Amino acid sequence: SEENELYRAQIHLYKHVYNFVSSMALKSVMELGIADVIDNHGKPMTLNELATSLKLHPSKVNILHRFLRLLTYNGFFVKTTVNAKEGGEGEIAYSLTPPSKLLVSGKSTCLAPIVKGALHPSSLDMWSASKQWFNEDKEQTLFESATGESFWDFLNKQSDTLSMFQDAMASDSRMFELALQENKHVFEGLESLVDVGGGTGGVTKLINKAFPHLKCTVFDQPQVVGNLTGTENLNFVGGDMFKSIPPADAVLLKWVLHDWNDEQSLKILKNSKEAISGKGKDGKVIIIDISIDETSDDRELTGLQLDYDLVMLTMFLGKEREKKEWEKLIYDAGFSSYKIRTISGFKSIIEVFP
Ligand SMILES: Oc1ccc2c(c1)OC[C@]1(O)c3cc4c(cc3O[C@H]21)OCO4
Repeated sequence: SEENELYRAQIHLYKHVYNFVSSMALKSVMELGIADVIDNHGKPMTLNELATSLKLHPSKVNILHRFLRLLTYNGFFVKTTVNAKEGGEGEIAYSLTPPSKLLVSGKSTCLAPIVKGALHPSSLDMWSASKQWFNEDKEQTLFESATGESFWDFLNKQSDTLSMFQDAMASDSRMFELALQENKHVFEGLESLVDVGGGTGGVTKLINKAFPHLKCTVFDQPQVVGNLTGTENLNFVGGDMFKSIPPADAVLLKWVLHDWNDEQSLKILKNSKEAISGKGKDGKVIIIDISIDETSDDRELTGLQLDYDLVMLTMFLGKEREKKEWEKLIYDAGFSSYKIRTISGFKSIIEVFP
């Protein structure tokens, strides 16, 4: 009926207005370290056990309950009943689920740093300038329109924001370990690899561990790699990927090209092609990034990919690309062929051949 359609439309609209509440409630739970507390407890925890462990004031116990109710509804906790006496109803207790296990610190899969970074005020406050951004006659990011400086300049301005960003990147790269196990063949036969935009070397260290004979170079801005020391087969080199990239059999671009528009990405790919030219036909560029599959029926996956597209647009004038956009970029950069396959999570691995 028309009334029912109106009723459902209202729910859809309001749900999207308040999606930020779910994001911020997740951030609060991450900041409180609730996943660690439950993980350390080793079994389901009641509300009072949690509140005691978190040293919350009595007035906060019910507040915690309401947060846990929403996060349970969103799939971050499961409720079970404990201490049920004969005939008594027992107490509600909370356990972790796979998504909240990704918040347990100290584990290789901990993604808490990305929750912290991505929900830092610097990524949120800029949105209040979106109308001005749409109406200005300058091509710049929403971040620049709001703050007057690029996100990179903002990150590089203070060591704590730069390390927050690097920690976030490093936390994702540990999920890469799973992807690496599934895609060893991509790295077999290589003698040298340069990880462009490799930051503090999270990914490169994993590759080096899996392929000890592979000479790995972490290439990033001087202020990122400046004071990092490598090992026998892992060294850090500072430079500008828009000027030149150190030569190697393979260039790795993980979560880099989505930060840049087509013109900048083309430049990085051309410099990458130059860097592998010494290896002739056996050289390759390995791109690890989102490839949007609009035909996918996995709505949560595609929704995340489209969210990321707007994050890249508003903060870097970057973009997430569909397969056909990757193909155009690869051929425009002068490469002859490529192989693309999805890897664990929401990214794809694209091998590009000269
Ligand atoms: O190439 C990437 C990959 C992921 C991310 C990037 C850029 O920036 C946006 C982001 O949401 C983000 C913003 C951040 C941050 C981490 C962080 O992770 C997210 O730390 C401070 O601000």
